[in-house]
Amino acid sequence: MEQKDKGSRVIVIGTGFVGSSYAYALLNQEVVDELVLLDLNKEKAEGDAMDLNHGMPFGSPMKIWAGTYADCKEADLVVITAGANQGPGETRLDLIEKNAKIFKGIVEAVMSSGFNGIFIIATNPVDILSYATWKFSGLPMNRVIGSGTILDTARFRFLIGQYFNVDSRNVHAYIMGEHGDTELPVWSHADIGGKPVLSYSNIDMKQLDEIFINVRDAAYHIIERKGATYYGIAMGLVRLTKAILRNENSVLTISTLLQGEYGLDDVYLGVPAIINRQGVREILDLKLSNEEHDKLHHSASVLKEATKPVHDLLK
Ligand SMILES: NC(=O)C1=CN([C@@H]2O[C@H](COP(=O)(O)OP(=O)(O)OC[C@H]3O[C@@H](n4cnc5c(N)ncnc54)[C@H](O)[C@@H]3O)[C@@H](O)[C@H]2O)C=CC1
Ligand SMILES: CC(=O)C(=O)O
Repeated sequence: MEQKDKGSRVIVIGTGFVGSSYAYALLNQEVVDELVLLDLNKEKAEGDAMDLNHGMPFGSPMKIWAGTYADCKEADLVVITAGANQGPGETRLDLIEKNAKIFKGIVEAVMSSGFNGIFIIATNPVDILSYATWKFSGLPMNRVIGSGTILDTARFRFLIGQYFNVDSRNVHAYIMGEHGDTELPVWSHADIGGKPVLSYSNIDMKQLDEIFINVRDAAYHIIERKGATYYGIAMGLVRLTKAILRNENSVLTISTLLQGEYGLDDVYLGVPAIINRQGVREILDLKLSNEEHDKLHHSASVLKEATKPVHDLLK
């Protein structure tokens, strides 16, 4: 185990498409001081560490190495991107049996190191595996954060921006619920620079529905074409990393434990929340339309049903 010098340390567990893209984006955005890569395939992690280190003269100094679970003791963040990804036509929920078992082993190994930081989970089904990590780790819920609908919300803002020909950074709109097939668009709180999207006189609801369907099905469309998605989520994970390590108090749609918000409890799902150095500072409990409320509750019930394999592992 390398001793921590100073500054922030992030551990990435699973240096496949998502983990290595996240590592590359972290290096380019100069976010952390130490980056440790871990994978079941040790050579892959070593190769990635070498390759990333060779970019250092073009960026700014940081320490990158292929490590072990012992390195988690001094870590501020452990980001889990390990496990199976979807094949063409497979849903995220189809991955639960395989990935829940993988997670039990990983989270136990991280906790055995003495880790006392924050987990970020990206592996699918992300909401259920975030819940599993919270249970397996015994950490407070604010320190176990799933990437949730951070990517779906980015896709939504991008497509709304294209439709209205406006910079997507000026589009405020959320996708909530499962990061998956039962997610929902929150049109009642979507605005462009403060002007509600639904107040535009020239909008065509059919086209707005198509925007949402393209968001919901984006992963299927990309997986059909290139086998996996990774750049978008990698940038979303960096955004979340910055919000935490720089104590930004930023509003991001992440997966977190609901404890009464939206009339739901004992489920992790995507909601807007304020993120800072403590992790989840506060969930924004928005007033949804009746239709949105019902869809969110449907999404929660599908997730709860699909959580059974995790409960079996906790027995
Ligand atoms: N939350 C989100 O928005 C997104 C989530 N994902 C999910 O991220 C996950 C990873 O996807 P990819 O990187 O494309 O997969 P990948 O197959 O390229 O990488 C997975 C890596 O995990 C490693 N691994 C497996 N078991 C391990 C263990 N026990 N310990 C350490 N490493 C282990 C593998 O060796 C492999 O390198 C998938 O579940 C995928 O569905 C992907 C894109 C977006
Ligand atoms: C794979 C996945 O979860 C996504 O791209 O949304």
